[in-house]
Amino acid sequence: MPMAPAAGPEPQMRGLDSDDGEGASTGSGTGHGEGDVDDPWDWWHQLRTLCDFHPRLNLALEVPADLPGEVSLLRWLAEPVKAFHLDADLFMANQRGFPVLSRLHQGFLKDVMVRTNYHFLVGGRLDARPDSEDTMRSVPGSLEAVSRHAQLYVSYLRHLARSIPDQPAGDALFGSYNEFLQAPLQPLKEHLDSQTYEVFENDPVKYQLYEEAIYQALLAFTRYMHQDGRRIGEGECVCGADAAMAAATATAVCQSGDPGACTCRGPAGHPSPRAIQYSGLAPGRAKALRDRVRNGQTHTEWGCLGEGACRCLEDWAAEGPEAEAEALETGLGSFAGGPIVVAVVGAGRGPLVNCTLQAAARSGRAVSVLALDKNPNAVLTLHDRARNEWGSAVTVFGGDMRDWRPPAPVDVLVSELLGSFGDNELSPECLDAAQAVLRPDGRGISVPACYTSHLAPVTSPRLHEQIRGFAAKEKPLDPKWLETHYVVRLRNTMLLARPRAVFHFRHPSPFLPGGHAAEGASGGDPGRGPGPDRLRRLHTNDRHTVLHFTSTCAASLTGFAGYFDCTLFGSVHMSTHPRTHSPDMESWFPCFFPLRTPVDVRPGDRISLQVWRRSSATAVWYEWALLAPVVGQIHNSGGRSCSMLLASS
Ligand SMILES: C[S@@+](CC[C@H](N)C(=O)[O-])C[C@H]1O[C@@H](n2cnc3c(N)ncnc32)[C@H](O)[C@@H]1O
Repeated sequence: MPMAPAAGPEPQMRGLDSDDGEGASTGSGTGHGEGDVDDPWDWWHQLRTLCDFHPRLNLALEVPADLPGEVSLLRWLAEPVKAFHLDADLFMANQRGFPVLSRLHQGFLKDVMVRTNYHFLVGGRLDARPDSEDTMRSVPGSLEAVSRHAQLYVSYLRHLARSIPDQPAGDALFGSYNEFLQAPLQPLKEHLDSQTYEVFENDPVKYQLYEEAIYQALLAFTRYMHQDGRRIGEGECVCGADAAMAAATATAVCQSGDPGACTCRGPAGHPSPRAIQYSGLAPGRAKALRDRVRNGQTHTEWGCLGEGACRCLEDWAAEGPEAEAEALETGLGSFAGGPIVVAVVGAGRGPLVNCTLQAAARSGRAVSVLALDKNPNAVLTLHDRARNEWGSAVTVFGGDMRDWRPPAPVDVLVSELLGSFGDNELSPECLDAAQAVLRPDGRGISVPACYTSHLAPVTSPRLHEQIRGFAAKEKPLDPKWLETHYVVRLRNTMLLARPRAVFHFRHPSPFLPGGHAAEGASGGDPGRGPGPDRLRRLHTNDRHTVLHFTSTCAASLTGFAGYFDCTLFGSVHMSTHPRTHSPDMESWFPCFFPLRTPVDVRPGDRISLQVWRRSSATAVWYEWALLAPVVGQIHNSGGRSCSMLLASS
């Protein structure tokens, strides 16, 4: 099959960046309209539609002298292409008489070679090139001569493949998963095996992002406490005085330079060395500051150290010299008030516990880590690591986070329960229940803080054929496979429009115990806003929305690709969305929501999709239905084909 008309227009591509929102106009004629068979893709599309998308109908594409543009290429690569055919006429002879391709064709072939394992066929008059030293030794036109010439083309194509720069690590490791449909994990319903945890742990990017987010959360938590004028941890000075804040954060500088004229609240004077020990500074810094104070300095570049400004001093004095000695020895370790309590829920084999300990070391904050998982095998590993690696900073628990009662209120709740579509591993349901362990004053933090799913219309007849193959294995044909969502590494699937946001979730939920609004409501004052029961009723994780897209080209719409982006905490984002994808992160492949029947779309066509997230007492599921360009049936109605179970094994 030729890839492009002999001389014809490239299929029109409205850029994915252009405004493809509501009110977009319908596309102009491009030579790819109904019944127009100038474009070889249209011939092919008609043929395979007549053959009812038969799985044994595959393509060999002829590489033209005038190469197709990007749209044509992407659209072809989404088709079941098995081979590329190169005519000998495309080759030129180099100075030594060997056949070589133009730079443009070299680039084109390299581009397709990295995508998947295609066959390359060379045909035509192989011995028409000027003879090289090698081929001159055989009789022109003989079988031997043709075979020697053919060898030169093969060698050249091999050389081209070898000259491709090293593939990104992800492609090298996961290339075999390209366009390979997998059932999404259900870590709540099933216990993950060790191999699956190992795959997670092999992607350093996710854990780097988590460590940074936990680091920011520890700093933010300390700041909240300062703002509240409360004492936290071992003597984090939370008197509210500018000076104490300046000392703790090392950001402000006392303007006065004179203790008597100090604008900080409270009388200036000599701060206690302990006040500095407990001020939230990293141990090394605290020591330097303490030494200066011992030498009688009351003002430093970190600000005024007005002793009287610090209410905590009374507590410290009450604790006596032993506590002081212990605290001085352990840095910011174990003073009354305790370290920041971080719970890692769904800890698996413990990588997020490591992230927490590293973040704590970086931030100079003392932490007590509670690590919980419901998978008994993972819990064994956690115990082993606590004994041999982490020591007393980590306490391990087995059980379901939804009914867990930790020994102390939790300040920071860390979890990674995200699926390829964000909420599809039931992170919202698990974290809503787990947030009850957060401190009751509404200051508790969740990492992740929020996440959003996204969908984009795609063409991938290959995926459609694969799914039809699953369905056809069962007699009578089982339609459930045609309305199930999958996980798949999409490399040869073409997006027909930019992804649009679908469902958003935030943690802790303001409507539930442990959330910010719940704090005010939990007092039970009927005159001051809704009580906790009403807030609970206001809360739901069911959602529905209608999304509108505008198709960028003529194609067979076969389904929708799903992504997510997530704010872990503060400025730390983690994303699989094509535009904001976290570089080199491979922990999640996209999702794919198929259409039972592919729908033809043309450039500029409106594509509208209605999507629901629904639940019962036992399960959560998605439903989806096409509303335009044609109205289609509701897929997975009532969760009949695919749902995520809420019961834990
Ligand atoms: C996607 S894995 C993440 C594991 C680990 N945190 C990591 O990043 O490698 C999710 C983990 O959460 C656990 N999990 C899921 N739902 C849970 C629940 N309701 N209670 C406790 N653990 C749960 C699973 O057993 C699994 O170990």
